[in-house]
Amino acid sequence: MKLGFIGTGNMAGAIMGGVIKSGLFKPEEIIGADLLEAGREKVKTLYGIHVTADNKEVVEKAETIILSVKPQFYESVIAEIKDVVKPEQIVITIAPGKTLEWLAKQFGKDVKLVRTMPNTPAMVGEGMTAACRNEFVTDEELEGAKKILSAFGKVEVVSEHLMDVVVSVSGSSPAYVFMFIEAMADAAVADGMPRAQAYQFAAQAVLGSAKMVLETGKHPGELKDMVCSPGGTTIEAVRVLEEKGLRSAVIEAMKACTDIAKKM
Ligand SMILES: NC(=O)C1=CN([C@@H]2O[C@H](COP(=O)(O)OP(=O)(O)OC[C@H]3O[C@@H](n4cnc5c(N)ncnc54)[C@H](O)[C@@H]3O)[C@@H](O)[C@H]2O)C=CC1
Ligand SMILES: O=C(O)[C@@H]1CCC=N1
Repeated sequence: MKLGFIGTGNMAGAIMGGVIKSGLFKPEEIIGADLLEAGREKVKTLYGIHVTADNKEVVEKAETIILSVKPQFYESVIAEIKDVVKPEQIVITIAPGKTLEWLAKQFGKDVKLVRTMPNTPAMVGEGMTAACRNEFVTDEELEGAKKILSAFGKVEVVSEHLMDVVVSVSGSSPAYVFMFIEAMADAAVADGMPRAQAYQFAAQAVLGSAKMVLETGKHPGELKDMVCSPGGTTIEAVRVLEEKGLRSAVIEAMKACTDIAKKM
């Protein structure tokens, strides 16, 4: 087995979907363990991977392991697997707040650790993942881990102190973007557009706007100004968004998100 998951929930499913769709791994090269039968059956049906109820079996069989349980279960899962983790294996973590130092302490031995923060757009190959490593991971091994992570989107190696910021700016931010799309669609429905069509229009506008930021290199403010005709419709919407505190709401929400990640 090339890749193993402990925990086969939302984020693991998104990564499985991404690596299989990209062709990096075949379903039969992936194994996943989950406490719940429903969780195992879901990924088996959706992605055709091997599943097991035994976390240790994943460690015994897979080259690279992704710890994809909630942060509060990291301690017990690591206690369960630490004795079977081999020195040459790479353990990828995806939990907020779990530092390389904390992780190393839980394992209590020399383990190759790559700490990452992915996001669910991995499912459609548009993930954004940050990664950092501990001292046992060689440059070549880091490249190997990056190859896996880039199979489902972009990956950047960052200094570990930025990992909490990454949680709010890309790990959690898809949720805020979905809320924004949902709100825009609600407004369009209120003005008479059928709901399914409203989601299409709102989501495509967000996709196109994100692409403009990434591909033109222009400042987002300049791109916003290009939409605002003097005395026109857009500047009226911008005026109301400023009055209602859109920017401040986003900044305060993200500060709360980063702060909670630090405490995890
Ligand atoms: N959902 C997201 O957008 C993102 C999640 N993450 C991180 O990914 C990790 C997983 O999150 P989600 O997939 O959202 O959670 P989830 O709740 O969807 O999946 C976790 C899975 O782990 C299983 N599980 C719990 N205890 C277990 C154990 N002892 N042994 C084996 N399986 C066990 C659960 O049954 C569940 O299926 C978390 O650490 C989270 O912070 C990171 C980035 C984005
Ligand atoms: O909500 C959470 O805690 C996880 C981490 C980033 C996205 N979801």
